Amino acid sequence: MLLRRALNAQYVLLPACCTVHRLLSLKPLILLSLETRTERGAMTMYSDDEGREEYLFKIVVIGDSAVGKSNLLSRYARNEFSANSKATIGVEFQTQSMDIDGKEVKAQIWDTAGQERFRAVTSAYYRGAVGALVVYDISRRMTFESVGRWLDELKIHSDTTVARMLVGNKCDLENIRAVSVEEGKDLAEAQGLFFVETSALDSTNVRIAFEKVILDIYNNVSRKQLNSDTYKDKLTVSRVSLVKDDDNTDSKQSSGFSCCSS
Ligand SMILES: Nc1nc2c(ncn2[C@@H]2O[C@H](COP(=O)(O)OP(=O)(O)OP(=O)(O)O)[C@@H](O)[C@H]2O)c(=O)[nH]1
Repeated sequence: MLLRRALNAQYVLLPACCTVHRLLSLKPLILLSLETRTERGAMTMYSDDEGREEYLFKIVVIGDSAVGKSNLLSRYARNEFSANSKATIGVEFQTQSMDIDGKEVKAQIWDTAGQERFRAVTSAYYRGAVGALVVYDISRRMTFESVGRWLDELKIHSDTTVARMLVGNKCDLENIRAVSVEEGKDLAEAQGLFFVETSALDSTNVRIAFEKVILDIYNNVSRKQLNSDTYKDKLTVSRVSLVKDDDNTDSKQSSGFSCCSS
């Protein structure tokens, strides 16, 4: 219950370097007292009042500035999109719940600034993460070329078992596409990532992008539990279907690849 209460607690941190004027023109920042909470919170299994198993997974969203990280999260968590969203400063997070195998799975999804100068402490952002969405903008090649750097940073600050999804966002901008679907797929395959193209603007594949990662983490945890004596008799893992977007569902999703265009 302590953990549940902690989840709802959010704290504000304003980087000392920012002037009031600058702050007024930027996205509101929510930073949490992450230290102990996320270290213990990520991939934690606990029981609710009825003894039902629950899980908490920390997932981070990374990528260059303005690729659409904040809008992907707001589309997934609140079905909201902002055409004029400002650069993030610091960190914000949302918690989303899913029911898998009758268990409550909570994903605490963290979004930080793509711009180095607006980011909070990098190691704290990654600490305890068990999943990551690495986002680029399909209409800006430079953001695709930065993916390697983001993957390196992820590698330095987190466990190698982190579930990773490469996300080519803004696939509604087909007319100014600068990165092909094939290039996205190839990079994902080479790096052992899932891949999906999304549009936070029109909702294409947004739900799939987050829930594929959540499901992968859950399946990994379940496998570990099945292999341990403690859980051998307790857990029966059945196949779980991804919750599909209302429209724009792509049949290729089962392979881990899902794109706006073929
Ligand atoms: N056309 C289109 N525009 C998008 C999409 N997603 C985000 N945008 C726009 O891209 C701009 C940047 O979006 P953000 O969500 O703020 O990007 P971010 O990656 O969080 O940026 P930082 O906070 O600077 O790291 C905004 O003007 C959004 O409206 C999308 O899927 N399609």
